[in-house]
Amino acid sequence: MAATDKVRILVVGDSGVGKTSLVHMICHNEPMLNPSWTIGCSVDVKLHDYKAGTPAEKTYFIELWDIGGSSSHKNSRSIFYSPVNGIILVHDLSNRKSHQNLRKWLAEILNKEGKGIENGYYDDYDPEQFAGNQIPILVIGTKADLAETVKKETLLSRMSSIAEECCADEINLACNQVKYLAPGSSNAVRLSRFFDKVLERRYHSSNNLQTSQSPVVDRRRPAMHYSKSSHVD
Ligand SMILES: Nc1nc2c(ncn2[C@@H]2O[C@H](COP(=O)(O)OP(=O)(O)OP(=O)(O)O)[C@@H](O)[C@H]2O)c(=O)[nH]1
Repeated sequence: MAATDKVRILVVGDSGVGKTSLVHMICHNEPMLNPSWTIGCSVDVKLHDYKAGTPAEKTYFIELWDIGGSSSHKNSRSIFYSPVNGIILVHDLSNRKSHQNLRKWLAEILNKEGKGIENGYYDDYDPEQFAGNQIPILVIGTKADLAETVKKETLLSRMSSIAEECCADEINLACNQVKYLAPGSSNAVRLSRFFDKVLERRYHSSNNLQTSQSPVVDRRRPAMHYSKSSHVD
């Protein structure tokens, strides 16, 4: 069997927002019962059919790089940021601060050279950076089950800002309920469309170079869990 092409998508956001739970649900189509804190980075893989149901259909590996959100690892996590083909920004719908911090996470990835780090984040956030950014981005709000108690207006006023700034699509879900990513649902379609966009840019457009050509220097050797699931959302 020929080697399957792959892309790397970074999954970032504050500690405890549900990144590990989210990645598990995407890759294994089931909730994760007891996620442990991610130290460094953990990688899980999903098989995705690009442009499913069309003559252009092709299967790829989607690598989801779940970056531990703890500020104690702030100085070393940039080693996971290159190359990057797509970014999933994760926030907790019941925690406003986690949404505000997404700008800092994005700035940290885009500023991976290491300038301006303060308080655990890169603070030289520049909105212009997002406008020129070519990396596909998806914003995912977790814990929708808990957020139901949050005032609807509060939720709406917080939504969309960063997604609009970087022309990203948005999904809200609960990682403990698979119905939020049920096949055919609007969330599943958006997620699949995002994966297609990442693959399109990496393998099917004239601008198909890696975002960074520098080799991945990964001294921590994150565990690779290759899911054989060919479930297509
Ligand atoms: N109620 C509810 N709990 C969730 C949801 N997603 C995650 N959790 C819980 O939130 C806690 C943290 O989840 P993790 O997936 O470990 O969070 P993380 O972002 O990977 O955290 P770090 O590894 O510290 O970066 C766990 O107890 C999860 O079970 C959700 O959608 N709803």
